[in-house]
Amino acid sequence: MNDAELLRVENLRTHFHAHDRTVKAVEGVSFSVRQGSTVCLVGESGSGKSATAFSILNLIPKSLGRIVAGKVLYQGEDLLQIPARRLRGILGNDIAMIFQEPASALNPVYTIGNQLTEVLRAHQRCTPREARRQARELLDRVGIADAERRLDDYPHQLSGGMRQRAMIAIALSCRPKLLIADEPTTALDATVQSQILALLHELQQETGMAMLFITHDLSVVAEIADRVVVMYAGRIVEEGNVMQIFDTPWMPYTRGLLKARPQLQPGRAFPRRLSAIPGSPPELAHLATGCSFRPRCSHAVADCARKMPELDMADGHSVRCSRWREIAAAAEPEVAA
Ligand SMILES: Nc1ncnc2c1ncn2[C@@H]1O[C@H](COP(=O)(O)OP(=O)(O)OP(=O)(O)O)[C@@H](O)[C@H]1O
Repeated sequence: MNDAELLRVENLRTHFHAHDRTVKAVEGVSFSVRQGSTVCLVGESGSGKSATAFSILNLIPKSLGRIVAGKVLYQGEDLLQIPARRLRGILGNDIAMIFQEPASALNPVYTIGNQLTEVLRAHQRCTPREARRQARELLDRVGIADAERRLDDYPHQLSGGMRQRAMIAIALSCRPKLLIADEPTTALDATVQSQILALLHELQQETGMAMLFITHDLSVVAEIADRVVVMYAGRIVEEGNVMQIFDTPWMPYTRGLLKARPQLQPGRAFPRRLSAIPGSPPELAHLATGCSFRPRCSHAVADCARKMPELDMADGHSVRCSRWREIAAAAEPEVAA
């Protein structure tokens, strides 16, 4: 592993079992996250983003599915192979996760203060008084007004946006080196969403934390990403730095996602939705041979049905499309706009 690399995922494969079918939710996913950087995992619903995140943390319930192959190297240690106790230690100290729905992460029977101080005390062995002071400071930090009083509130007494902030405070209380955030702002209104993104960015600048940020919202990606990993039907179909992905996307799927993004236009009250990608993502239990995006791709030719293209790489930008060179050569300028 290279020095600045904090996490490296290698050839990860995760399958779910449902009604006698095998759903290949993650198929040969590899990428890395460097210290202090933000990697965004994007793709339509069902592309395997959450399954990738849960697999990284080795949190796929055995009753639902299995990680059938791959490595998740965190500072060189494979999280899929280490003893459960060691994994719990890393997840409690170095890696934190926040989810779309804070209700599932906050315990309804404990106050926000209890939940925060418990983590702080476990990590720092400080006095209850000192833990409460730090907890108040953290709530302040995540923009919860009247933090002293809010410490004694139960999760149900907070608004959705405040619960999300409280969950972020709890996740950050152990000063993680890596934060895995799965659609953490999707359920929030646009103002709260941008406040939370700004807050995460600020904290990242302060602490040098890296982020793996899962979202289907490309405007969020444009705001925060250093690198972007695009998933389709369980596989990475394009990966590059944020400029490569937004300015010169090679994969027709990525180009489709960018074109479908609602964009604000000067003088228009409502964003204009340019064009949706036709069709819908494939059934992962019944994938045909060849490129999975082929049935929805306007560039597809007969050869695309023959076999799944490999990831092809140039200048740190990779793409899974056998026609990418022709497509890039004939690039439509409006995609970059
Ligand atoms: N417990 C499960 N049993 C069977 N299939 C599952 C299970 N969990 C996820 N899947 C399937 O795995 C695939 C990937 O799901 P995943 O939740 O990772 O997608 P996603 O990209 O995170 O989507 P979203 O943006 O909607 O969260 C989907 O086809 C989904 O139906």
